[in-house]
Amino acid sequence: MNKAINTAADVLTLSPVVPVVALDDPEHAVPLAEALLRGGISTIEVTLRTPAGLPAIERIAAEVPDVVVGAGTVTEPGQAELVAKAGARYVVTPGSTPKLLDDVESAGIPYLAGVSTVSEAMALAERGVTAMKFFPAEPSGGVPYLKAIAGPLPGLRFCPTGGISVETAPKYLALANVGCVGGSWLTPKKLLDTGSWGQVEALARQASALG
Ligand SMILES: O=C[C@H](O)COP(=O)(O)O
Ligand SMILES: CC(=O)C(=O)O
Repeated sequence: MNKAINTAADVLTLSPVVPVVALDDPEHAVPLAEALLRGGISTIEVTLRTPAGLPAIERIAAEVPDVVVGAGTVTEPGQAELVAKAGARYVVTPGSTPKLLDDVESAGIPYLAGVSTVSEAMALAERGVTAMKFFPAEPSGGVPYLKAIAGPLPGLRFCPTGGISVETAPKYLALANVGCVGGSWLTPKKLLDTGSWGQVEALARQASALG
C-alpha cells in the first residue's frame, strides 16, 4: 500500500488497465478487489452509478489496502468529498464542467476528468492538469483521434475508456499519449453475481500482462 498518488499523472501509472465497475452488492467489493490483486491489478474504479458504490469504496479502502481504490462517475458537487472521506484515492468524472472540477479540486485528491474534445483537454491543461480520461473512447474517435491530437497537444496523456476490449486495448496502449486504458470487461456482471472470483482473477492476469 501507500503508493504516492498525488496527481492525475500518477493515476495513469497504476495499471495498464483500470477495471471500471458498477457493483450491485457491496459484499462483492472485497472479494473482487482481492481477485484483481491476485491477477496483478492493483487499482479499481468503483463507480457511483449504484448505491453499492460508496460502501464498496469504503470496504476496499479499509480491507484491501494494496488496491488503490478510485471513485468513478462523480458528476455532482459534494460527491468528491464524500468518496475521499470513504477512502477513495482518486476521482474519475465522465465529463469536465468547470463547476464540477472546482468542487472536485476542493476535495484534495487527484482526479481523472473526462474529455472528448481538444478544447476540453486544453481547458484542463489550463488548470495545470496534464493527465485525463478520454471518454467515451471508441465513439469519440478511438485510436485515430488520440494519434491525431498527439501533435498539437504533446504534453497531455490519456486514459481512454469506453468500448475498449482486451483485443483493442494493446492498440491504445501502444500510443505515446496513452498511460492506461479503462474498461469493464474484467468484471462482467455474471462473474460478480456468481462469485466467480477465479475467473475474474484470470481476466485480471490477462489484462495486467498487456502493460
Ligand atoms: O461507461 C463506461 C465505463 O466507464 C466503461 O466502459 P466499457 O463498459 O465500455 O468498458
Ligand atoms: C466514464 C467513467 O468511467 C465514469 O463514469 O466516471
